[in-house]
Amino acid sequence: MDTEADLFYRQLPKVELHAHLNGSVSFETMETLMKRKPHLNIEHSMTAIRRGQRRSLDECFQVFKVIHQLVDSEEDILMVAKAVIQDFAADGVKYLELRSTPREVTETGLTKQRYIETVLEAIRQCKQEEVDIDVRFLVAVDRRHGPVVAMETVKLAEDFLLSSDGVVVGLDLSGDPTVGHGKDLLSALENAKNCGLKLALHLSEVPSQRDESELLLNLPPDRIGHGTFLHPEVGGSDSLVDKVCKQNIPIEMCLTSNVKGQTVPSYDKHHFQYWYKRGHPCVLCTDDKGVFCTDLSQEYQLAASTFGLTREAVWMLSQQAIGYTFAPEPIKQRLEKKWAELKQQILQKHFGLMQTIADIQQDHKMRTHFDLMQTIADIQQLQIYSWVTKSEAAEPLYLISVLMTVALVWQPNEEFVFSGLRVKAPTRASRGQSCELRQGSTPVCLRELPLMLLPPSLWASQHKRSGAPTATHLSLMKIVEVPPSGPCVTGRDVGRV
Ligand SMILES: CC(C)=CCNc1ncnc2c1ncn2[C@@H]1O[C@H](COP(=O)(O)O)[C@@H](O)[C@H]1O
Repeated sequence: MDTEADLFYRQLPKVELHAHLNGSVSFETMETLMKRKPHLNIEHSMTAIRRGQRRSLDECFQVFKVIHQLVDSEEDILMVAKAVIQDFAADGVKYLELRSTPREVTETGLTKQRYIETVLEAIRQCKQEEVDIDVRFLVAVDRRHGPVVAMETVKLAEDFLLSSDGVVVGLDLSGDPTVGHGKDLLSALENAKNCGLKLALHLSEVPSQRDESELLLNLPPDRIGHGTFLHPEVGGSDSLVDKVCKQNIPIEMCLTSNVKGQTVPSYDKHHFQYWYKRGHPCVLCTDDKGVFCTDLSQEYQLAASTFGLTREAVWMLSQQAIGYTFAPEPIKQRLEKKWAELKQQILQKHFGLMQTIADIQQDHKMRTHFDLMQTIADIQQLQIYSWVTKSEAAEPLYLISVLMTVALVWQPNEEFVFSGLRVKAPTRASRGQSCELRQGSTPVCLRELPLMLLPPSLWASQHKRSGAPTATHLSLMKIVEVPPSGPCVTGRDVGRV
């Protein structure tokens, strides 16, 4: 069963900017392809790297060769592209930049031109069928195929940039990073840039690419794929980091892909941490969701749990990605609007949780309290702070109930940090019992606390008082210190002092 967290990450509107078409094919679509071509004797273990499994980079690239055998005609490409777009939409992705390497297959009559046209047809059909997602396309250059093919691919991409009504927006450089050198592809990439194609380049995916990255960063690219080995501690250099920072180039981060492909030893060692902490533009992506058995919701959830991101921070992360898309300005504005609308809805849904506060009091599992605290703390931290500082702007709606939840969990008199507020627990607090919580000088009982969930207007009528609850009511849980800079965001938001 889905947990509340699963639901939140799925509902979170997301932007996917690094997804290779043939790496993104789901288990179900793969099944259909395998049935279509039983003579190939391809099994799922050959097309996907399951949970807990790791492969070498070379083994990962072998997987694509297998998938390419299954997807080798216009019919396959149409089916696969449509299914991939629908999968992303079902996962809450509202804007997708799909990338793929045009291929020709003599046996099926597939040409590179038709390859791209077919992907564009899939995008068109999804739009016509009102799939709730905006899809753009990046034409991919496979570095293994060398400079001549790269130049031809750029030409093709340029033609589609002009004729696809804004769907083709850029060029991707990908393929086995241990093969070839970027200097041989520089002219093709320069041509692409000059004709208005945006550049999303796989850069420093392996340690041996330092010189190549130095060179390609001079273009400069509009986004970086992976950038795993840019930092000097892992074989990159200060100069690389400086260039990326000075030019503020967003980095596409693919956690599961990097861990399963063993370029990063574990999730907690992922370079996302370094760049994110620096405040550098980062966007979470799936890379090859089919091959690595993941989806974008899972990647956000993983990043949040590994690096202690609050829900508010997660929201910001997904929203900021809008700015890193290659979409024209009006589309970006439309997406911003969508995010603003959905934020309202999703917040309300989470606030709705608090209406069941009585149920929570019945619940004996401490875990529930923690989950609830996390949810509320993430969403409400700004409001909590502004209430404490008596700002008119925020509704005090949930603070007391949150604190009550804390009261149920913490020991009497214990001090803890809650959303950056140093708080002292009440002398005695236990489920459903009258306790020594005080509202001003009047003792209150926990059962009364849900009343304080009310917005100021109702509070006034219920309590026959005017105005919103003030800081006095916080004496329920003594606030020892409010940081002047606002709530600090710590790992899980709630921690012991
Ligand atoms: C192997 C591994 C850890 C993969 C993750 N990192 C990647 N690095 C470079 N190129 C990639 C990666 N994943 C997919 N690709 C490229 O995308 C292709 C598959 O998608 P498509 O056929 O272009 O639609 C692969 O053949 C490869 O050229």
